[in-house]
Amino acid sequence: VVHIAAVNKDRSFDDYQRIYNTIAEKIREEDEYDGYIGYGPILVRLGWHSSGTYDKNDNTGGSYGGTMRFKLEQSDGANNGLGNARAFMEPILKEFPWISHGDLYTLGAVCAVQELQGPKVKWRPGRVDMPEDTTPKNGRLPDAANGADYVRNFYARLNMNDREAVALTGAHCLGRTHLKNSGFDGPWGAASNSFTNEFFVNLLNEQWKLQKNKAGNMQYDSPKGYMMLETDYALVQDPAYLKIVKEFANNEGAFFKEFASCFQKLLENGIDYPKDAPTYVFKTLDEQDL
Ligand code: HEM
Ligand SMILES: CCN(CC)c1nc(N)c2ccccc2n1
Repeated sequence: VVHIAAVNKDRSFDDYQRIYNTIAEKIREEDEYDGYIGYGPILVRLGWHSSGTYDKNDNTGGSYGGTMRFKLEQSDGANNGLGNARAFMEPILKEFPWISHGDLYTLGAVCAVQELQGPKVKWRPGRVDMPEDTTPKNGRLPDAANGADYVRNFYARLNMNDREAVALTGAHCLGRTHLKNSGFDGPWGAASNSFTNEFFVNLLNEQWKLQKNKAGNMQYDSPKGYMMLETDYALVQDPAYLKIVKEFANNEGAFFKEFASCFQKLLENGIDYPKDAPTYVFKTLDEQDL
């Protein structure tokens, strides 16, 4: 499968910055969502799950075709709860009908990372909505009840190495798990709507106890009410991963630099960009004094 980015000559940086600002202002306005966590984290998850179906072996899946708009992909249990993020995006699609779903969902994820004080993430337009029959089969997204070998193997399918795998999982500094969505619970209390290296600091500094949660699933819990999925905790069980966790826990800048590059790579997996395709770095609302 080959997906060539279709550069829309009628649209400029300003058009996409306008969409960015609309999303960012809506995140700021609708701050009560999910116990005042807000929409940022779930918008990051929408962009990630739109891209996480990619398979480097045949170049199928990924964000290009916007197949997350179809109920087949939405019915994958791993996507439970993302209807809230898609509903958030509906009015944006109405106001800007010229943008593809793949471009919008990935732009929303970049907007959320940046507005939650994360690193600047480069973004390129050109994804084209594809027909329903191009939707990848369910089952390509990861399952949390696994260890380090599974994690390494999963990320390899997305063409991500150990450093990229650890950095990407660092997005679990945002938001929380919801029993009704995934059967995992927590964390509690922690304000999880700013993008930091806290996930790595917690992994190293908290005491973790593996236990069955009230849905009967295994997760690691800490006395302070933090939690880790088994695939999160795998990052301190595996010596190669642990070395990177320590680096990122002690150097937030190194984490930000790696996250910025591999998140862009994740969102662009499977797409060939012509050399004249533009690359955008959006301004935050703060930088525009908005
Ligand atoms: C082995 C890989 C991964 C597994 C097994 C995994 C699993 C999960 C699970 C079970 C949840 C809870 C969903 C819910 O109950 O609402 C979750 C939430 C989340 N994940 Fe991951 N994840 C993985 C990698 C990633 C990556 C690569 C990113 C982004 C770069 C990411 C971003 C998020 C965010 C932001 C949330 C919070 C969403 C919210 O608060 O609604 N995850 N993840
Ligand atoms: C770093 C602790 N937090 C957020 C305060 C956290 N920890 C996690 N382990 C986590 C796992 C999946 C989704 C969100 C998550 N959030």
